[in-house]
Amino acid sequence: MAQYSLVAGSVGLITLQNPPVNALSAVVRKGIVSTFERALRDPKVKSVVICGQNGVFCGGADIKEFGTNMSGPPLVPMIHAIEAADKPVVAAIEGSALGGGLELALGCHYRIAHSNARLGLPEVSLGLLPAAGGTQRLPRLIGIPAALDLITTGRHVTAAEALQLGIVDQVTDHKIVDEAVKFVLSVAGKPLDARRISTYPCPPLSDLDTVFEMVMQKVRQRAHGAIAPIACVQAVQAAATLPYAQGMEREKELMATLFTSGQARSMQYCFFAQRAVSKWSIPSGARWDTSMPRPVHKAAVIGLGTMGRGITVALAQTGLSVVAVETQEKQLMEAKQAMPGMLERGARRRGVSLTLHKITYSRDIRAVADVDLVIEAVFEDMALKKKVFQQLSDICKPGTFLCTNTSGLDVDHLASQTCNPELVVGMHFFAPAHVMKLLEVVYGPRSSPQAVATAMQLGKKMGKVSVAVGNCRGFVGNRMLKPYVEQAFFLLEEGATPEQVDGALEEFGFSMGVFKVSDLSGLDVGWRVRMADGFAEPGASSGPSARVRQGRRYSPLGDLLCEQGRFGQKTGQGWYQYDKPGGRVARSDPWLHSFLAEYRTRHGLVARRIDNQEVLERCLYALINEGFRILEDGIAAGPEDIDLIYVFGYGWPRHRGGPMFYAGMVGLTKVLQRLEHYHQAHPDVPFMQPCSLLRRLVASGSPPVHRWREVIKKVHSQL
Ligand SMILES: CCC[C@H](O)CC(=O)SCCNC(=O)CCNC(=O)[C@H](O)C(C)(C)COP(=O)([O-])OP(=O)([O-])OC[C@H]1O[C@@H](n2cnc3c(N)ncnc32)[C@H](O)[C@@H]1OP(=O)([O-])[O-]
Repeated sequence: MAQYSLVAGSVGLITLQNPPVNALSAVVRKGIVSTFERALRDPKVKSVVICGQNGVFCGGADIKEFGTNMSGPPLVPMIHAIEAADKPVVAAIEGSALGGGLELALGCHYRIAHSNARLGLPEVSLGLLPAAGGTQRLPRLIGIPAALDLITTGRHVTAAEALQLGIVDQVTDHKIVDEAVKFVLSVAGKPLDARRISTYPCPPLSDLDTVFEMVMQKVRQRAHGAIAPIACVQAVQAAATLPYAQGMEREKELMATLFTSGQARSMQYCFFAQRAVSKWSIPSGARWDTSMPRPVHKAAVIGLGTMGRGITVALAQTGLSVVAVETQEKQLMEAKQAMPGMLERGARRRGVSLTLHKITYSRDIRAVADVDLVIEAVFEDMALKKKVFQQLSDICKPGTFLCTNTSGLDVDHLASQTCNPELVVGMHFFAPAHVMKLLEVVYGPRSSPQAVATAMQLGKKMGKVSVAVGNCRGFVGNRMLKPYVEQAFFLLEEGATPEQVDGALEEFGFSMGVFKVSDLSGLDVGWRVRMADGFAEPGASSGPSARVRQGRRYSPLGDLLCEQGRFGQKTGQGWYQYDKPGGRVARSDPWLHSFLAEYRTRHGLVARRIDNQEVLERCLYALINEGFRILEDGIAAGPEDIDLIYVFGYGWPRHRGGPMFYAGMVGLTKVLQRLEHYHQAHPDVPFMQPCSLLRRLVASGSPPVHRWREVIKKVHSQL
């Protein structure tokens, strides 16, 4: 709703009230319309201030209403009525003014912001565009290039930047409503014609067509198939080329195509999933709202390789004191040199000024004796990690949480090396750890609720999307990757090329296909894992049994490349070739194509034409099938957890909602049928055998993804 009061004798104060972010629900819109009409009617009222309760102006349209039959007064005419009013209206902005919230403020004649405010039009990240006049008013106010930047990226700006851009008229550190009232009294009686943004011409720009062509090209490249950023450019182009009323028509038309699209549904699902996973619960019954995290003032990182450095930076950026330990002198020196630059770039990326960081370096593990939490990030070797955990258990003060950054080793086994296994959890970061948003918090059967809560809270402090997952080989993300990569290898054996497989995945929306990712992260990483699992063995990659391991189909292609020293970008050759070791631009490699041809001949395989649909189905459905197994095993609490892990850690396109949501969009019956088809064709590939949970969901009528937990609960209760 919206509350109305008369202040300072002549100012109508409208306060938006819809906790927690004063979203513009039907009731709020109704409240604004009626209170505004009241203010206009009242002869005592000479001016109006609009603000939000509880320190937040407005988080925009109510996203929860999007899937429903929208009722109540629409936003656009409401904002027009505010702009057309003959009494001055000031938006008093504190906290957030986002989406429809900022559009409402742009309809006001003046905007004053508290210095804590963040403003933006983030609709693009919900698969939409700012359709309450945002695409038409913002370019008129701040110019086309700046508006294009804000609208196509959805980034939030600080009050200071908003002032610089001209979005707000004044920034204050004082009480926002008092300042707004003072301000509106000072402008009472001044003509308002020059304050109505919709009447402004768009600031002219020379060579408009070239500007839009270039922007469109850039946006398309970044969008990876998402349609909202393209529509945002088209809407701003309308502002630049059409009169306001026609521009508004175009904005409405474009919004209509986005609003009902599967992409918008997927992205809005991601928005709510992100909030849902922070409300974690684990099989022991521990939950986010009953488990108290312990404060962490000082942390330590053991091992300053690529991961350790990123984790140290991520921790230091939160303002914590960090002890960074590396026993190898050379590695320590390199880390010391690299860290300031990483911190500086991090500050620039986050739009904050570089503050003094409290990192101390040591070669001696005993330097961690007084920290509250340690993150071990040494080489991925169980024997080495065990030794580190034994040492930490002896050295650290009582109660120190011991975390491992392993990407898949047994967290419980590491916990058993310590005197207090309840203090041990996994904190699985993704490279580069100070940039990537995902954190898997891995609980073992003995991890205490407090240890999980502390790791989850620390993740949040670091700006991560933290997902609590159970302990199994590869946890959630890497476990699902295995069948996906396996299918990609099989497709090469059957006639596909890395270019084709990657092309199909990139067209689907991944920023990089599976083979390019493999080249980037190093082929030797997977090779080492396969050796540890007893799949890859030296010399076993040739001969008649090369394509069968442990009774199942196996492709030694990755092992063969590693045996040749082709580790990917770092060696200049992998699935692609690069102009030099460390090169970034993947080029098709004729050597690899003849290697594949020879390999097929050697193993009596006849290359066939494989279409992109098969590439997608085999890679993605194998991965999704493993996702169902993970749910069945209780390793992830719900489909949202898996989806966010893939969106934030593995480049799954957000506009496809994550693998489990995508399965629901495709139709669970279809996914099941295709898995059955491929499993019949390849009975020696267990990953293709449809998971019983998937069958159960189909038998229950394929409920929507938000109702899967009910079926999963039933499955677990019957175990
Ligand atoms: C014609 C239409 C035109 C228009 O252009 C379209 C739009 O405006 S599109 C909209 C454009 N606007 C946006 O895209 C802004 C989206 N919102 C945000 O970015 C952040 O929520 C915000 C920065 C505001 C606060 O961050 P924070 O302090 O970390 O808090 P938090 O994030 O944890 O949220 C707390 C609770 O509020 C809930 N909720 C939040 N917003 C909305 C909403 N608009 N609606 C409904 N609910 C919303 C959220 O689900 C959560 O619920 P719960 O049940 O407690 O889990």
